[in-house]
Formats: sequence, C-alpha cells, structure tokens
Amino acid sequence: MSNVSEDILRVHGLSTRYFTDDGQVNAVSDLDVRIEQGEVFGIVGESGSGKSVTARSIMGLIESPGRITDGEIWYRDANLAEAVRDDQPDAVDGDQVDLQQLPEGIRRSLRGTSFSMIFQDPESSFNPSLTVGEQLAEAVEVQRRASANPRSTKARTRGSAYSLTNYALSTVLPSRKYVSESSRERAVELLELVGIPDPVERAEEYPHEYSGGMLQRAMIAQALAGEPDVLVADEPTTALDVTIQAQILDLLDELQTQTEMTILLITHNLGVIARMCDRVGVMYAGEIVERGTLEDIFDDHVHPYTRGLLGSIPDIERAGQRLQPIPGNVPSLLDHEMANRCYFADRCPKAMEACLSHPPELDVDDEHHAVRCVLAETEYEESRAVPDEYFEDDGPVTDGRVDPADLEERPAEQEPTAAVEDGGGERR
Ligand SMILES: Nc1ncnc2c1ncn2[C@@H]1O[C@H](COP(=O)(O)OP(=O)(O)OP(=O)(O)O)[C@@H](O)[C@H]1O
Ligand code: NI
Repeated sequence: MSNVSEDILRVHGLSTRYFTDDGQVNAVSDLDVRIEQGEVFGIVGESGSGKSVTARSIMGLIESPGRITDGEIWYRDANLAEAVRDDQPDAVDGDQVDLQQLPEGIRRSLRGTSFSMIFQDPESSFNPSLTVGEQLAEAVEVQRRASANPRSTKARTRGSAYSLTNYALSTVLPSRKYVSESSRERAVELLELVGIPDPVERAEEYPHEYSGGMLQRAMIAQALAGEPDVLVADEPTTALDVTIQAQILDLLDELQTQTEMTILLITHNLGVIARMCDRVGVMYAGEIVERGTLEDIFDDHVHPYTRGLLGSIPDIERAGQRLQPIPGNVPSLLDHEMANRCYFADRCPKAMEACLSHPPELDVDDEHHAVRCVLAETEYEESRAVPDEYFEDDGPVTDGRVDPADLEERPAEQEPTAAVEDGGGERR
C-alpha cells in the first residue's frame, strides 16, 4: 500500500443535485473522500446510489439539469498550484488546488492529462467513422501539446510564464491533419501495452471490427494516452462476459503497478472490490455510509447496509443457494421525498429510535474507518427498535425485494472473483 497521508485527491462536502421537472434530485450529498497517491479506491453500492454522479462530479462532467451545489475537490499537483496561485490564491492550498474554483477551460485541460475516465460502454468513447489508431493518435497528440505547457518541469526551466491562459491554450484539440507520425507510433504502442494482438494491423481497424473486450482494452489505451495521474473507471467490466472481465481487471491491475497511477474504481460488485482495491467507500442514497480498508469493510463493518451488500454476494462454496438480497427498495433521491432520518432505516434490521434523525459520519477505530450509523457508538437494543409498521406509510409502497441483478449481475458459478468469501487470499 502507498504511503499514508499522500492524498492526491481530497473531496470534501461534495453535493450534486439534478433540478428536474419532478423536483430536486439529491444524487450526491455532503460526500467526503480521500484518495491516496497510487492507491485503488473503490466505490460500491446498489444501482442509483450516486456512484456515477460522484465520478462525473470529480471529473467536472456534470451536465444540466445537474449542478455541483457544494463542496471542494482538492487535487495535488505542485505545478498546477503554482500556475493558479497568482490569479486565484483562494483555490490553492500548498501544492493542492481546489478544482471547483478553477475556470472551466482549465478544468477541461486537466481531463485526459491529469484525470481520465473509462466507462462501462466503450462504444460511447469512440467515433465509429475513424479507425481506432487514428483516435488514439489524436489522444496522444493532445497529451504531447499539454506536456509542452508550462506545467512541465522542462518548460519551467526554459522560463515560460506560468499562467492560466497558457494552460487553457495548451490543450486545444488538434485537428487530425496535425497528428504527427510519432503520435501514430505511440498509438500502436498503447494498443500493444493493453494487450491487443497485431497492434499495427488492429490500429487500422474501425471500432465495430473490435470485440467488446478488445474495445474495452482500446478505451483503456485511450485513457492512458495522456498519462493521467488519476484514472476514474466507472463499471469498466460490467458489460463484459466473465472471462474477459477477469482479464480486463488483471490488465488494470498490471497498468496500475507499472504506472503508479491512482485509480477510482466504481462497481456494484464486491468481488471486484476485493480483488482490486486498497480502500473502499460504500455508497447509499447519495452518501458514503461506510468507508475503510478492505478488512474494515469485509470483516469489521458496522453499517447494516454493508452487511447486507456482503450477504448478497454469490458464495462459491454454497453454489446453487439463493442470494440474500437486501429487502426493500432503494430510496427516492427526490428532495421532498427524503425524510431527515437515516436513509437506510426503513430497510434496516437494526433500526432504532436514534435512526430517526440523520446520522453524522462517525469514526470507528482508526482514521480510515468511518460510518454513518449510530451503531458506531451504540449497541443495538431490541427495546429501542423501531416497529416494522413504522415505515409502511413512508413513501411509495415497496414491491417486495430488490432485484439481485442490481447488486450482482453474474450467477454464482460464473463469478470470477472468489476472494470475497475465501478468506481474502487475493486481497492486497
Ligand atoms: N441527468 C440526470 N438527470 C436527473 N437525475 C439524474 C441524472 N443523472 C443521474 N441522476 C440521478 O442521480 C442518482 C444517482 O445516479 P447514478 O447514476 O450516480 O447512480 P449509480 O450509483 O451510478 O447507479 P448505477 O449502478 O445504476 O450506475 C439517481 O437517482 C439518478 O436518477
Ligand atoms: Ni453508475
């Protein structure tokens, strides 16, 4: 694991809302995350818990009717800090910069070079009418221009002025005819790096000529073209079949080791978390409800929701047994339908009177392990339990159970990662 306290990213009090015709959707609320340089940080939760909105907020990719309404996103980059300091002193703290306070042009210039994102659906990342090689070469070209910008140490010693304008100008998308031969060569190298056979030939092919797994690899190559410090991977393997899933996870793991980049990995699959991550945040209803190391989450969890997620993992040793989905529905995130209580209380087997006010985040035993649940401080007492009938009129009638597919898309016998249940042999 990486050195303690070298945070590359520090998200504080992040709230992202969507202002829809039905009302305000509280997609992400008061979210805190610290990600250390070089670690793989996982975010896990059921569908609709706000994982993708968190990822897009960090990337600066929230579109109307959505908006980040609150919070800070501190990113550690000494050269960026120096470039910004004069114009926007409030946005700088030592070698960290609050991305939320940067003009959109600067924020945009960081995408691809400082932050890259890969998605569940690789088709969306490629233009169907250009070859994969051409598109990768363009991505490389953007990076080449960016590294000629004042942020690089080389430019700095040559005495270029640090300014926000230089930043924005340096990463304007090049037109295709200016893509250099060396960028084309680098594109082929990238295809090779992500394990695409015959990369010279494959570079000449169009996206539709690639299989799903190959296109996923190509998208990873595209994300790596800018040598990003932080890779945000949103369900990068969900759409793939299990063997390919395992290969892509291996590839990400290998690339992470080679490049020492930091990865924010989003998934609803705790098996993927166990296999890939150093630390985890469990999301529910737009909040991180429990976070900590793998041990904290898998062995010493406090939140009944975390317990519930673990119970819903297919168990290889008990193959054939039914999953235990968490009863009840994910809550509405519409502001006017959210009661000011623990959002999980209506599904929680241990809901007590204290859960009827919204819990703050509480430390468990060390600085890494924190939970939004009164059980961090109080023992469960049956005499204080909220009666089952209490929540029956609270919001829409539940139609029974959560679809286990929301939590785990693969049947037990195909599950690629048994690490969750086998005592953690594959955990790092
Ligand atoms: N463009 C949008 N307009 C309105 N609401 C949105 C929009 N995008 C997301 N939301 C809402 O934000 C909430 C969180 O969505 P998000 O996509 O982050 O969930 P998720 O945890 O990534 O789920 P999944 O596992 O299904 O991808 C949901 O209630 C969703 O309806
Ligand atoms: Ni999502």
